[in-house]
Amino acid sequence: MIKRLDVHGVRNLTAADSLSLARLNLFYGLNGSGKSSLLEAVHILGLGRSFRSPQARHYIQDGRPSCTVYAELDSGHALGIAKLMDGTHQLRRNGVSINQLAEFAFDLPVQLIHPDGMDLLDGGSRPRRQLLDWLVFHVEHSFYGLWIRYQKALAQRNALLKLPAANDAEFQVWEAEMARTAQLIDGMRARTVEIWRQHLERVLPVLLPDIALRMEYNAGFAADRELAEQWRETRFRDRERGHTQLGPHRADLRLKCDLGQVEAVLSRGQKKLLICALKLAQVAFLHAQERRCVVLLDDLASELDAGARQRLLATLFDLQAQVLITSVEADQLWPLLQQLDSQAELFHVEQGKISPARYTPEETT
Ligand SMILES: Nc1ncnc2c1ncn2[C@@H]1O[C@H](COP(=O)(O)OP(=O)(O)OP(=O)(O)O)[C@@H](O)[C@H]1O
Repeated sequence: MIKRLDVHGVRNLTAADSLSLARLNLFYGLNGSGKSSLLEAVHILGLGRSFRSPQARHYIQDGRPSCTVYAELDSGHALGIAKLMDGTHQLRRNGVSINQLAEFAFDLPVQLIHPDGMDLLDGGSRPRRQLLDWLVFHVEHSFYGLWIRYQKALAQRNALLKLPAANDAEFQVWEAEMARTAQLIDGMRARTVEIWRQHLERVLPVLLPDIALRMEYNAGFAADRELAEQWRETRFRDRERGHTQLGPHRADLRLKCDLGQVEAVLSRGQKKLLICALKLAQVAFLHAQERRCVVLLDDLASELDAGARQRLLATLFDLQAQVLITSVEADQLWPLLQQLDSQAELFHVEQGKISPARYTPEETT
């Protein structure tokens, strides 16, 4: 959990210094005041990247060379990240420079629920794979290193596919390395999905009581055959396409309910609730391992109806997650947060300045 937060130079945020955060926190303010930018800053700290722009120059404040986010955690650790215009970053953990973003991300599991993420079920497999891998990363400590090794070997094989003179022995070297790492990655993902599914069964009725859901994991290759053999057989086809088509980099999750594939049969509102349930189940998974998540809920009031909001927040509170919520006004959410936790904090965001606020029903000051 973040106890204290400092943000400098993220979009329009000019005064977001020494913010003392509670477990439940509401940031309210007019459109364009800087609420999402605050969540973006926490996301940059926890995952090294923004959820709105892939390029740092878009979120670094106009006229500044860099932006920084610093947080003191209740675990006693202090994390700081500086993002530079060329996209590189500098990391400090407890005052010491470190190279690996993974060391950092492990200290601060950040989970995001926001309007643009609501197409997770509809498009290609990448966002579902990212969702799964976020969880695998947090529960399987060797996953990140294996994934980097796999990606390097995959890049080498893809390079060979473009060389007409590349021979069998050259392919074998990289396919063998890919097979070694892929098998381990696949095992970790399959184990994680199994436990995630159990948590999902428990949290799904909180948000979608009428849906019986099945979550299936697709490895991205035929799990019952030697992987190196599958890559040998597909070299010709892969050469034509210019890249490797089989492998854990193509893994996916399939979600089905009684009526069929969820993307085809659920309503837009039901899909939102399902995405929230998938993420809530991940928070529950980490909570069972005595890890607490920071959950960013961007524009929550426009995403879920009052009942669903209430149940989502109550469950997150029970799971001891820290929650940062944005909303254009405080009237709907603040009474609910206070009911859950008398220590909840309210902040007013105004033209890039964030300050603690007091609430009066007629007027929020
Ligand atoms: N690189 C930048 N430098 C300075 N200001 C920026 C930069 N990028 C965006 N902005 C401005 O910062 C503000 C960011 O607003 P943000 O998206 O955080 O608002 P919000 O309070 O979440 O609004 P909404 O309620 O409309 O979602 C906007 O006014 C935007 O024009």
